[in-house]
Amino acid sequence: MTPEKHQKKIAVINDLSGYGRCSLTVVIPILSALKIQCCPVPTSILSNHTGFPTYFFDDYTEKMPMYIEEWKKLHLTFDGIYSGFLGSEAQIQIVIDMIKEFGTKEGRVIIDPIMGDHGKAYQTYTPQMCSRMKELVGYGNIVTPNLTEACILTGREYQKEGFRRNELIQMAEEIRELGPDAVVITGVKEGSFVTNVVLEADGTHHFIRTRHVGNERPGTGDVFSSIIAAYAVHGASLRDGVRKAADFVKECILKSDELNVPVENGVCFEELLSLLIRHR
Ligand SMILES: Nc1ncnc2c1ncn2[C@@H]1O[C@H](COP(=O)(O)OP(=O)(O)O)[C@@H](O)[C@H]1O
Ligand SMILES: Cc1ncc(COP(=O)(O)O)c(C=O)c1O
Repeated sequence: MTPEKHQKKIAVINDLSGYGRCSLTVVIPILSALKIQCCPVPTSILSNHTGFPTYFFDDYTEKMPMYIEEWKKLHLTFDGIYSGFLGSEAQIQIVIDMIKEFGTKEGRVIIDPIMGDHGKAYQTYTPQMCSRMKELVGYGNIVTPNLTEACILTGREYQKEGFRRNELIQMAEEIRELGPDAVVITGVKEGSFVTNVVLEADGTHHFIRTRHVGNERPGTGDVFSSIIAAYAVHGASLRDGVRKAADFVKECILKSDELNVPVENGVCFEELLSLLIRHR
């Protein structure tokens, strides 16, 4: 059989929230715009994300092994594995097992260790889950914690703006000691800027700054990490991926404010997908 002229594929382990633009409803279109086939493994199904006053939530943990088992029978292969919001310790183990089963030397593993924000772990995140997450992070090629998650992973007290740059590098290095090749600490406020602290596989570091704009909105982390995952799988440099992701999120927030999109509805990235369209 003639081999498929290779279009890239990423297996994405994340929840499906029907309303509010986050997780899979963000990841699928962004990977598609970047010419990547998105292959979702749903961790849970929600009517809408948890930032709304009410929601329906259906945990998919028990079904995930059966779902993945079929992929094994079909001998599917992926160029990347990307994990996002995980709702239980069992799901963290399922992702580790998936990486062992489907991971390859050439494939990229991107872990967004979603555990908390604004200095606090999410209520659903038990100390056991935080410690299992440290293990999962060790399987990543690239990990993208926000500042809160970087503090949890390195056992530091959270400070909104107090960390000096050398301490931020130190944090990224401590995360790298858990096993990943490269680390991006996102959402570091520096005056009127937001900085991404990038520690590359070769040990070099960069601070990629963007003007801080508008309101905090749900789903920006998913937009950001999806672009990082796509760029990594395409073989682009991490620096280019971070620059593109940071610029795109900023533009999405500006557009959402311009169109008066309610904050809980996330960012109206659909308006700007053309900025991502990748030409070969
Ligand atoms: N208000 C903002 N203005 C400009 N860029 C932003 C803003 N919010 C997020 N970003 C960009 O998106 C990235 C990811 O956002 P962040 O809030 O850290 O993600 P998470 O949702 O995982 O906490 C940031 O590092 C930054 O580059
Ligand atoms: C179930 C679920 N997944 C994903 C998200 C989005 O997370 P983030 O803002 O970190 O991208 C939310 C936000 O409320 C959520 O409730």
